[in-house]
Amino acid sequence: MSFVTVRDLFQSYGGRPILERINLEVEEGEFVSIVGASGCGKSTFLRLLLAEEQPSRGDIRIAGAEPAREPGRERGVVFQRYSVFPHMTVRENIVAGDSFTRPLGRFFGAARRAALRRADETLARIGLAHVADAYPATLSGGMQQRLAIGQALTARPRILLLDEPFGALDPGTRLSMHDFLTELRAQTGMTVFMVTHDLEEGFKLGDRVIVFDKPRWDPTDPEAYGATITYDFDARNGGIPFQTIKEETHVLRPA
Ligand SMILES: Nc1ncnc2c1ncn2[C@@H]1O[C@H](COP(=O)(O)OP(=O)(O)OP(=O)(O)O)[C@@H](O)[C@H]1O
Repeated sequence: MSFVTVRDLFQSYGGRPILERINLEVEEGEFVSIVGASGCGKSTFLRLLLAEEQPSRGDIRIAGAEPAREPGRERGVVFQRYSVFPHMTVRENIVAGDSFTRPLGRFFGAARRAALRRADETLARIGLAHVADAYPATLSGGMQQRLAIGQALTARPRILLLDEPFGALDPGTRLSMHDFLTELRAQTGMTVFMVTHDLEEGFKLGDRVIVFDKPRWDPTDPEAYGATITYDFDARNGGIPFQTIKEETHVLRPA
């Protein structure tokens, strides 16, 4: 069985379909880029993987079980504008990421010393050891986003969920973040889901690029149908489609 299995997933809000019949199998360690038009439900799909909300129909299995409601051990998450805690230093932010996984959310005594040691290891890995005692506001956008990723990684999650993580960065910083993420992934063997608006980024970083789109389209009522996965490209070998367009996509959408 695959590591992440999504079967016949539907999600509607107030009777309005957003996602329809999503089926997906992802192996552990795969990097899946998700692209699609604005508003087609990509972030909704990530929230479902996080179990922040429950699907209208269908199910998700991670390592054979339903995703746990609290993130941490299994899934880490980073958004485009992630608010790291401004009143905490870089090191304290990493410790806070670690403490999300604890029932009381705090470390004391020996546990705190161990958490600080783990934080320093993470800071070395993400190249922020030299600013451990600085506050986030004094860091560049790229450094803040590395901190956000470091915070998500402190619990050593098996899955990293990224929602346009580099969208707010300038092109140069974005490229160095690509290298950073590629290295982290090689070190950790994590499974990654990354929503991006940048197709080139999706193909460069992903093993697969999945496209969310509406295969059914009613010009008189554009919101009548939800989106599904219409393409699943193998991005490892230059982007050759390995699952061609799905069942209903013979219904053409007007240009
Ligand atoms: N909790 C909610 N209640 C009602 N509608 C919602 C809710 N969450 C999302 N939506 C709607 O669902 C649709 C899909 O939103 P979502 O944010 O998943 O799209 P997206 O593909 O990530 O968009 P973008 O690329 O612009 O970030 C949008 O029309 C949004 O307004």
